[in-house]
Amino acid sequence: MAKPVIAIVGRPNVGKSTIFNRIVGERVSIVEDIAGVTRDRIYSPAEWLGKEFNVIDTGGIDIGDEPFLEQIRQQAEIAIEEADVIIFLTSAREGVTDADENVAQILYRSNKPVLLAVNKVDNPEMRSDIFDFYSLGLGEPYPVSGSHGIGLGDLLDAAITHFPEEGEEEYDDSVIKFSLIGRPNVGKSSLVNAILGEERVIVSNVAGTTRDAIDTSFTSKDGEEFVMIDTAGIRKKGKVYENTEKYSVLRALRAIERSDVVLCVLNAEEGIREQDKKVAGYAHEAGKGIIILVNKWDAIEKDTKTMKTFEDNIREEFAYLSYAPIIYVSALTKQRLHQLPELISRVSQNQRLRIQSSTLNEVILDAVAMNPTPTDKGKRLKIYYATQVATKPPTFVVFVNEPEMMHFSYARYLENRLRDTFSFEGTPIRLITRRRK
Ligand SMILES: Nc1nc2c(ncn2[C@@H]2O[C@H](COP(=O)(O)OP(=O)(O)OP(=O)(O)O)[C@@H](O)[C@H]2O)c(=O)[nH]1
Ligand SMILES: Nc1nc2c(ncn2[C@@H]2O[C@H](COP(=O)(O)OP(=O)(O)OP(=O)(O)O)[C@@H](O)[C@H]2O)c(=O)[nH]1
Repeated sequence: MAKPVIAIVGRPNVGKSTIFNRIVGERVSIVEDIAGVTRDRIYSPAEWLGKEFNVIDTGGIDIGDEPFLEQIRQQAEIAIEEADVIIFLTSAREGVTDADENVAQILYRSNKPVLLAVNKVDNPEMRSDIFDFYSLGLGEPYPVSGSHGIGLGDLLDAAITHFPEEGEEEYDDSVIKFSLIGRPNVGKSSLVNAILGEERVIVSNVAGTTRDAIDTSFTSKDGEEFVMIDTAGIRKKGKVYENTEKYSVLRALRAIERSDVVLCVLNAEEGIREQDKKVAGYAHEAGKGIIILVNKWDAIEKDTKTMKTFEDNIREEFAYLSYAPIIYVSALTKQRLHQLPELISRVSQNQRLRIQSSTLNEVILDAVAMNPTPTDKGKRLKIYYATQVATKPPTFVVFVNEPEMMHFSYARYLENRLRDTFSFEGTPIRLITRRRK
């Protein structure tokens, strides 16, 4: 099941990003920083009362040079299209404005649940200011204060009651779901067609999914079942905002969410850009299998060092993706495309790998014997036991005496030892350090 989505809409300056940050909380990790994901956050995972969801700050989606009202209108439409629940944010400081009424009109016509929130209610005396907002015709207003973190609990309590029922999984777990992600013009559509053509596959159905995505199911020559997750923007053209960069990133993030394996497509003719790193960083964070595709390999001049130079550059730019295989392909000449289904399948298997505790602990014991754990003030980090707690991605809990002593570099060393021993090619793995009770 794709996670439910909450979108925040509202005119500029009502406090959308402040509320967004409050809802998301400080879940900033080192990796997010490396990937530049934090730098402009419009989309982030979040959690309330054990329910996981994603939040979109539509205010962060740059619509371009459209007039002010047109921008808000398009942002509201994106919210309607993308979200399961919409938080319509207004501000008690300014009261009900014409722009608010405009947004209300658009939301009113959608059949998505809308929660009307009035921000900047910083103290109890201001609570009476919210009554004017009943006039927007969207029911009871929720008073909140982004700056003070007030009222968000009630708002989120209400929001999660509107999440869709958890239904059946969209696809059987044995089916490998993947998507192609990349900037405009890297050749995604050409690759999609070439892959389907190359495999002489049967496009068996166009699955109607929760949010009108169009996925393609096919069976490879080896008899393996795949679903190519729609990266809208490929097929769903027409909307004005469709071409804005941030919206295309948003759609990419949504496709990543639903995929087991993400093919990050680069263009051999161009360098690596910030957007590539952001999207790949998100896939890494989300624990997805990752393969880097360098497309248009036919179009560049090559000598014996070209591939090595590309690889070095990619390894440097995507330092945190050292586990991701790189494949040099051409949608035009179909070079190496026949290798893709098997590679995707292998990465997907690795992402689902389960290691027996006994084997795991032998490897860790060996690793510690070869390179002793760090010490601090005469005390040594002791590793008692490790166990795998999840797959997709493989996640391990390591029980120790002092979790703070598990330095990044030592965790990285253990990860590398696990990678040397087991086949985790293409999948992130997670090590969680816990104090043994
Ligand atoms: N008094 C008060 N000010 C707030 C509150 N929440 C946000 N603000 C202020 O309102 C201003 C706008 O906040 P943002 O979160 O940037 O608003 P936004 O809606 O994301 O604005 P755009 O990015 O222009 O769409 C900032 O100066 C915030 O400090 C609040 O609860 N109380
Ligand atoms: N030489 C060469 N050209 C390619 C290759 N793959 C795609 N192209 C060309 O690159 C251009 C963009 O290809 P598309 O498949 O439309 O790219 P896209 O990533 O789907 O682009 P958007 O739909 O804008 O996101 C087209 O002119 C293609 O013919 C390739 O492997 N080699």
